[in-house]
This record gives sequence, structure tokens and C-alpha cells, in this order.
Amino acid sequence: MKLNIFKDADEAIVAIADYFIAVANEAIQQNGRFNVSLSGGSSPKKLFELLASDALKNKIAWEKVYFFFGDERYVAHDHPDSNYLMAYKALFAPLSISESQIFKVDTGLDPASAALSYEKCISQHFKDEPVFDLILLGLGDDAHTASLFPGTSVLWIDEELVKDVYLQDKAVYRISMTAPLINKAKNIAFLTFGNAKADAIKSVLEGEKDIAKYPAQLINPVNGDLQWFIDEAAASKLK
Ligand SMILES: O=C1O[C@H](COP(=O)(O)O)[C@@H](O)[C@H](O)[C@H]1O
Repeated sequence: MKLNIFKDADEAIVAIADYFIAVANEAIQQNGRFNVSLSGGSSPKKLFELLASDALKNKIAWEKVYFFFGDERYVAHDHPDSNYLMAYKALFAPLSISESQIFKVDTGLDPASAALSYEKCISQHFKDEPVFDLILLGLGDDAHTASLFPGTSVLWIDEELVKDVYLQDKAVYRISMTAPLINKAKNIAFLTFGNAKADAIKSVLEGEKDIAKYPAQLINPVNGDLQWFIDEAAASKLK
């Protein structure tokens, strides 16, 4: 695991954008395509905007990139909470990414069927073992990642690749990649910043091992590379 700490969020975002470009180009050179899974929430928005900016947009052959989502909120695709909608506005629309390259969760189905259908969609795309070139992740203030939330049964799954998750306190469903799928990836990168994440980062990286409380501790690639891109505020409680 490599921990990269930057002065502020902007520096962390520039660094992870360079890393994203390097991983994408290596995958395209080796296999002719780049399979990436995006994170949601608020943290990656500026990263997506930077990748789509005039300064960086020509650094990747975007027609060779296939986009997936590590998790999705169980809402329509035009709902403000949708992870797809955020990525669409910040990345896909500015880069005119073809619909055929975007694999979104079908939230028109019931949650369990949406999870099953996304798992099938991933399996069909990869044909063989689903090994992403890069999985981007965020970290919630409660140490969740993707939609692997504290205390949920999805944390103990070892077969399924994608699962529906019910969040009792919020009374909402999410659809999430499971840890076994995430941990197959060649590269996994967390992007997280700000004071509000300091306790969660401390618990995940330096706390007692307690997956039920700190689900991001589940992330440990089998053969791949794991990197964290965080700012000094988020790192402020680390030893
Ligand atoms: O709900 C979610 O939260 C996490 C963290 O998001 P952030 O806005 O606090 O950075 C995110 O990684 C996940 O994809 C999202 O659905």
C-alpha cells in the first residue's frame, strides 16, 4: 500500500489525475482498452472535471475506455443523488463518451435484480475473470467505501460480485461492488480529503482490525496495487 499525502485537495486531485492517465495509457498499450470503475459522492467530481479539461482531455484515447461504477444509489439516473449523473455531467458529457462505453446500474429494476443484472453485465464484458485495470474509491466519514457500510451483511459476502445493500438508518437501498470483486483489480486508488475524513482514515489505516466498524479495511488487492491520495487535513490524525 502506498500512502500519498498532499498539501490540499487540489494537489491530491492533480496527482490522482496523473496517476489515472498513467494507468489508463498502460492498460490501453497492453490490452487495447482500459476498464475503470468510478467512485461516487462528492470527492471525485473535481477529478472528473480535471480529466475532461482542455489541459488533460487529449492525454487518453477515451474511445478505448469502459466505465463502470463501484456503487450506485438506488435512484433514477437523473436524480441529484445518482453517481451516474455526477459522472455524466463532469466527465461523460464534456468528453462526448459514447453510451456503449458506459455501464450503469439499472435502477429501474428492484434492488436485488439491479445487483444481479450489474453482475451479469460485468461478467459479460470481461468474459473471463473480472479484473478491472483501476477501481477508484472514496471513503465515507463512517469508514464506508463503495456502498460497503458498517454493520451491513454485504461485508461478509465472498461469492457475489455485486450486491444490493439496505441502509436501515437512511431507509434506502444502494447497489455495490463487493470486496472480493474490488480486490481482484490491478489497481485500486482511494481519493479522500478534508478534516471530516481524518477519524475514518485513522481508523482504517491505523485502528484495530474491525471490518464491521471500518469496512474500508476490507480493501486489500489480491495481486494489485493499492494507493491512497489524501490531503494533510485528512492525514492529520495519522501517526
Ligand atoms: O456514498 C458514497 O460515499 C462514498 C464517499 O463519498 P464522499 O463524497 O464522502 O467522498 C463514495 O465513495 C461512494 O461512491 C458514494 O456512493
